[in-house]
Order: sequence, then C-alpha cells, then structure tokens
Amino acid sequence: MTSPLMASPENVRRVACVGAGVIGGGWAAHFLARGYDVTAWDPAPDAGQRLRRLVDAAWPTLTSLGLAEGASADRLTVTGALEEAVAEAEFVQESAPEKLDLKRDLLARLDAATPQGVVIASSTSGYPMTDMQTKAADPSRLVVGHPFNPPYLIPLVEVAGGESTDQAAVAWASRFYEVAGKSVITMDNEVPGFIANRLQEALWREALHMVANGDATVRDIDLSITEGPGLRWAVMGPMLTFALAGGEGGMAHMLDHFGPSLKSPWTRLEAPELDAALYDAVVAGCDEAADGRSIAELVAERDRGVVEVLRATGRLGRGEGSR
Ligand SMILES: NC(=O)C1=CN([C@@H]2O[C@H](COP(=O)(O)OP(=O)(O)OC[C@H]3O[C@@H](n4cnc5c(N)ncnc54)[C@H](O)[C@@H]3O)[C@@H](O)[C@H]2O)C=CC1
Ligand SMILES: C[N+](C)(C)CC(=O)CC(=O)[O-]
Repeated sequence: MTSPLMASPENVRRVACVGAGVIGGGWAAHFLARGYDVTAWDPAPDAGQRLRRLVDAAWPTLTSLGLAEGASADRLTVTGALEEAVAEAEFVQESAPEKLDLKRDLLARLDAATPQGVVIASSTSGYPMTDMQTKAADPSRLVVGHPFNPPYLIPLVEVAGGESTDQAAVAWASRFYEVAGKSVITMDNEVPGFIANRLQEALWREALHMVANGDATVRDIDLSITEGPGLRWAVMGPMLTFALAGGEGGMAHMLDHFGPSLKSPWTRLEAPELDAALYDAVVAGCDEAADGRSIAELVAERDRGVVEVLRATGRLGRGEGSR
C-alpha cells in the first residue's frame, strides 16, 4: 500500500456507496442494517429518491432478519457530490454501470477524493481489477468486491485484487466484508467473471443455446432448475452434491462412473481432460468439504435442507399420490 490502511476492518463506522442503483442501493441497505453510517452519491437526478425507496422497501425484511444494534435507515446521507460522499468514508463501494471506461475514470476520481489508506471496492460483475485500475494514482488500494443481487440478502462477496493491488488491501477488504456479515471468497487468480458468474454464465449460455435451438422452452429451462438441481444447490454446492451421486463411494465413484460422460455432447462447453491431477483434486476437495461427515450424514443433511427449501417456497405436499 502506498499509505498504511486507516481503520481496522472491525472499527469501520462510515461507508460510502458510489452509484446507487439496484446494487449500490442494495449495498446501502445492507450496510445500514449492519449498523454503519452510509453516505451515497449517484449522478442521476432522481437517485436519492430511488435509493430511499429501495432501502424503505428492504427494511421490513432486514428488520425481520435482525438489525445490528443502533442500525437505522436514517443513518443514510445522500450527498450532492462524489467528493462529499467519500470525504469521511472508511470504506468505499463503487457500483456504477458495467462500462470499462466509466469504471476506469470513476475509480481514478474516487482514488483522488478518498482519504489515503481507505480501501475502495468495485462491484463489477466481471472486469478484472487490473483492467480497471489503470488510471488511478494509487491503484494499490483498489479491489473487486463482487456481490450478488440483492446484496442485503445474498451473503456471497468475491474479493480479488489486480496486478497493482496490494495484497494487504485484498486481505483488509475480505476481513471487512466478513465483519459486515458477508460470506467471502478471496481469489488468488484474477479470472474474468470471478467464480460464481463463470458458473452462472456457463449455465446461462447453454440455456440460451437450448432456447435458440428449440431444444427447450424458457419454462422448461426455469423448471429444470427450480424443480431439479436448484433445490439441492441451496443446500450443498455442485461438488458435494455430485459426490452424493456416487453413493457410498462418494466423488471417486462418481468420477469413475460418470467421468466418460465428459466426452459426451452434453454441453457446448468443452470439458477439461479428467486426468489424475483433476480427479485427485476433486475427490480431495470433497473429502475436505465433508469435514468428517459420512456420506450417510451428508445425504441426511441434504435431504433436510431440500425439504426446508420446498417448505419455505410452498412446494411441499403437491400431487395426489396413491389412493
Ligand atoms: N444487477 C445485478 O444483478 C448485479 C450487478 N453488479 C454490478 O454492479 C454494478 C452496478 O450495477 P447495477 O446496480 O445493476 O446497475 P444500475 O443501472 O441499477 O445502477 C447503476 C447506477 O449507477 C449510476 N451511475 C451512472 N453513471 C455513474 C457514474 N459515473 N458514477 C457513479 N454512478 C453512476 C446510475 O445513475 C445508476 O443509479 C455493475 O458493475 C454491475 O456489473 C454486480 C452484481 C449483480
Ligand atoms: C447478471 N449479473 C452478471 C449482473 C449477475 C451478477 O453479477 C451476480 C448475481 O447477482 O447473480
């Protein structure tokens, strides 16, 4: 870092949200609910009203989930100038439109206006920070903090630095998001789209291909997920879910059994070679994720979770069954 990091992640009191649309507004609601003071700036003339509407609409949900001590929607200040929004900020979350030139200019402007030693994060859905930090005088404090919509409900944030980012800023941001109640993946490799969007995008592109090709309707696509794998994914990730497809043999048996399907034309994406290194990494990763739980325990856990998801979404007890 060009300057030492200012506040410790645990001591941050004031956050600036720059860009206050769907995501910036969602971030503002999240930070307010977690008890922070929030200053926001957005160039749109109606942005202040939109932002307050979004926060007011989210507040009953956030209240039902439990607010941090002292949390209040009244601790939101909408400023008339970007410089004012960040002047006293101890963390800045940028959520402006996904346009590379705009992000480059805005991050440079934020860097110039934000007190030294304060970390600035971008909500970008996919630009590597290396591509966005090119115009900033101090790129060392710029990180990606990629949220999921709505940021006040979906826990995940993916954190990654660029080539000119100081690793201390990446670590600081990861810790700050954790303190602020998020679930964090800190990435070592700066891959475009990060992790979750690459996975979503693979599914999304295949879905578009299937619709374009007449293989499936839009309804088929949605149903295939909400009535199928999506239920399990709310409980367990795709790796551990497939480990259970291997029965008592877990992921190793699943790979032995279905590994050859990687050569089948099941997707337009090219499959990687299932060589020994990939095989071992996937099996070992599943063992680690199981964390001592047996396959039988994992199956029971998955089943309980899926029942809860079905119950929560009003989808239990359908059908007639045998009479
Ligand atoms: N919508 C989504 O599901 C997700 C979006 N993101 C990312 O969040 C960022 C914002 O996206 P959304 O909130 O969806 O867009 P949005 O269109 O809802 O909001 C963008 C806001 O930025 C404001 N703005 C325009 N020019 C600006 C500037 N120069 N400086 C500051 N603010 C400016 C606009 O007035 C608008 O209120 C993007 O980088 C996007 O990729 C990340 C995760 C999910
Ligand atoms: C559609 N999107 C690429 C903007 C989605 C995201 O970036 C994350 C999300 O909320 O799914």
